[in-house]
Amino acid sequence: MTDTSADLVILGGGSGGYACAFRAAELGLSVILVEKDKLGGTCLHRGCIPTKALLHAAEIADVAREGDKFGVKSALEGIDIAGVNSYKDTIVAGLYKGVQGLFKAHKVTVVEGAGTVVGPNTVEVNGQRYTGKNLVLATGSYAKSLPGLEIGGRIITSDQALNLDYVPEKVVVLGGGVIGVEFASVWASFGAEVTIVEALPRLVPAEDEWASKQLERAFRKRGIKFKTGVRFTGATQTETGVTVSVETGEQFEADLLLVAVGRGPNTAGHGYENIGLAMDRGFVLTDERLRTNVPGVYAVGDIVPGLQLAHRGFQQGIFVAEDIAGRNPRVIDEAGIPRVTYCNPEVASVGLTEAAAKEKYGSAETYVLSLAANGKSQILKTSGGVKLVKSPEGSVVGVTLVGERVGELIGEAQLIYNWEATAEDVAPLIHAHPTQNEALGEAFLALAGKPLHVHG
Ligand SMILES: Cc1cc2nc3c(=O)[nH]c(=O)nc-3n(C[C@H](O)[C@H](O)[C@H](O)COP(=O)(O)OP(=O)(O)OC[C@H]3O[C@@H](n4cnc5c(N)ncnc54)[C@H](O)[C@@H]3O)c2cc1C
Ligand SMILES: NC(=O)c1ccc[n+]([C@@H]2O[C@H](COP(=O)([O-])OP(=O)(O)OC[C@H]3O[C@@H](n4cnc5c(N)ncnc54)[C@H](O)[C@@H]3O)[C@@H](O)[C@H]2O)c1
Repeated sequence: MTDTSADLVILGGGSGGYACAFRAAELGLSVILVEKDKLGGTCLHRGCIPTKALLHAAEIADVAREGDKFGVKSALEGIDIAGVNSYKDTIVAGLYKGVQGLFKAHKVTVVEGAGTVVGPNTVEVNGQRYTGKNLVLATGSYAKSLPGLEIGGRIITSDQALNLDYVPEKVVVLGGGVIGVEFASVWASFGAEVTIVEALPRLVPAEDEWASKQLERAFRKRGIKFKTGVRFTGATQTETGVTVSVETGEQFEADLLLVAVGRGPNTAGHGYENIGLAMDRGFVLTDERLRTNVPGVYAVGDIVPGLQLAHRGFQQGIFVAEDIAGRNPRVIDEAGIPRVTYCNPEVASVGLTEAAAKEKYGSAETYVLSLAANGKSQILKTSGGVKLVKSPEGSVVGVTLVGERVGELIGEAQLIYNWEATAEDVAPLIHAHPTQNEALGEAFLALAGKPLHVHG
């Protein structure tokens, strides 16, 4: 017999919901979690994990194709898409098993089905009511489209793009944000002709302008086309293709149109209105402690305005569990959440962009170190760099990296930002040679006035 009351009832078993469930259970609280689909949510089944598996397969394709850059005779014979999908699906299946095991290990009661909020602390699933001393809303997000642009056939979102059983020859990607550039990168590596259409003046427009320039240069070299500062006006599809029109009058023919224009909060139809929850354009409004306007009701993850990232959801879930358990956790600094775009080359950042720092502090000092000064990056034949942003008070308030594999370097940058370190704090700390990580160390040496492998 399933329990029908608990300390916490959580609606949604994605990154935010399950992290909250596990931490609450660790703190001795009883938890009921309601999930209508698969535990693990978007990130595990339709997001982070499958896309990164595709990106890794894409990297292998590039390595095979470019062996002679390193004196190795190799050639890319082709992409076995069934093999790629099977590799990706095996990774997802393994992690899914792991997550299910963690639910059991934490003794979280899982209720399968779509939940509806019917009272401030009550969720109904298949006619059964579940009551919590606290309710945590974690229903995630969905891929948005544009008015008049219907998803179906050759017009797809990331949900369908992850499970294609062929490599398209020509693709138009609508939206040069994170999803857009990641899929553009995969398809280009797999041999497709890719054109990105982005309404704002640059690719990855949420990043520092310097990073956009670096990425655009690298994409140009890779033959990935892009039109920035251009609005989409329409798409028509036939049996054999799709024609995409933009406001300049230009038209693009393709096999597929990937719509990657952002993700909307999945908050409609779950009874949120039944409890008078304060919302804005579908997002659930919370205070900095993730409390909604309804006492005892919290929200975490993509339904809360701000970054839509799995690790933000994890930390918000942990935060709420600790808050409910009376642990008084420290409020999360949204700018301190690292952001990584895993295209080739990668873009990784934490803290403020130069523009945001100037807006916040009136002025900001910056330093850019090119990866041309970094031995390991030369060995890998990758270009890019490290950009540091320093506040007038002296602490480093922003770090942005561009280059192959730099996503793995953001961990150190994240500590530097969140511990409010100065360049002088970091400069004496030793970075192993030759690593790409050393580029970060050398950028800090230079910012502290002691440049090593840089001219001038
Ligand atoms: C293609 C793609 C790639 C991504 N890559 C990355 C990445 O590399 N790194 C990163 O940090 N983030 C990435 N993200 C974002 C990341 O997936 C999300 O930020 C994260 O999944 C949000 O977690 P969440 O718990 O808020 O929601 P979700 O993971 O969406 O979970 C919500 C859950 O709630 C369930 N649910 C909804 N309504 C109900 C209901 N009424 N009753 C019961 N259950 C319900 C859903 O079935 C779902 O399982 C990516 C997203 C996409 C789409
Ligand atoms: N590596 C990661 O961490 C990762 C990977 C994938 C997705 N995600 C998350 O998923 C969310 C959704 O990703 P996304 O790429 O769909 O959203 P996004 O907000 O990153 O990018 C959407 C882009 O579409 C553009 N756009 C909007 N309307 C347009 C129009 N009419 N014509 C042309 N361009 C238009 C926007 O200017 C923007 O650059 C992101 O917030 C991201 O955090 C994260």
